[in-house]
Amino acid sequence: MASMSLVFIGPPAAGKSRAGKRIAQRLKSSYADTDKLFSRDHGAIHEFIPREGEPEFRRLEREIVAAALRDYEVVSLGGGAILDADTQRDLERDEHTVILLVASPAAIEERITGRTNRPLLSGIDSWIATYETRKPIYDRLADLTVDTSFRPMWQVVNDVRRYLKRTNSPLVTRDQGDDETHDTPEVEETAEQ
Ligand SMILES: Nc1ncnc2c1ncn2[C@@H]1O[C@H](COP(=O)(O)OP(=O)(O)OP(=O)(O)O)[C@@H](O)[C@H]1O
Ligand SMILES: O=C(O)C1=C[C@@H](O)[C@@H](O)[C@H](O)C1
Ligand SMILES: [Mg+2]
Repeated sequence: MASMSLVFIGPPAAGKSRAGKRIAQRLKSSYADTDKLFSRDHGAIHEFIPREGEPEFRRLEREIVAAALRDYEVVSLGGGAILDADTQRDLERDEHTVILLVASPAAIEERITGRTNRPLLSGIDSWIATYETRKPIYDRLADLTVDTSFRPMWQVVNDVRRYLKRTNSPLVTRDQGDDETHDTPEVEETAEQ
């Protein structure tokens, strides 16, 4: 049972999964990606939503998010998980440190071009519209906002680690290391959604 969690929120392709996994390794913490938990339990999201509809996806996603926030120290949420009112209430609680990852449309466009596994995202125009609609919620819930546009992941990781140190987060006690200075090659994550 995690007594406090570090939670990554933000629009699609902002880097929540990559950053969350990397920081959890660094902090030697347990880690969950709610999109991955969903697809493990219910099948691929890009097949589930067209078949069952978004409301059913959101209902099941909420169950997964509630359990993940209870059970894991570092959690990357699906991009739209913050739409749920109970999840918003959970994230407002002090024991959760909420990191909002954002990126510019130009950076996102480069990341999503040629991908077909994001059911609610047909291109950069729909990404911008989705982000604009959700921005007030993302901003309200965030304790720290990090822009990941055209920045290597190691810099993003360092920004978050510095914030945890500055705020005396209990999560940081196992992180005795220096700043990261390079990225390590990693397996592409997004195809598993
Ligand atoms: N800082 C970055 N620089 C370049 N590419 C990045 C960066 N961060 C993430 N990416 C790439 O962008 C894509 C999306 O990253 P990731 O899956 O971590 O985002 P996400 O916020 O979890 O997205 P989703 O909403 O789909 O879960 C991946 O292909 C990843 O390799
Ligand atoms: O932004 C969204 O609404 C979504 C983002 C993804 O992480 C998945 O949770 C799903 O594709 C929905
Ligand atoms: Mg993700």
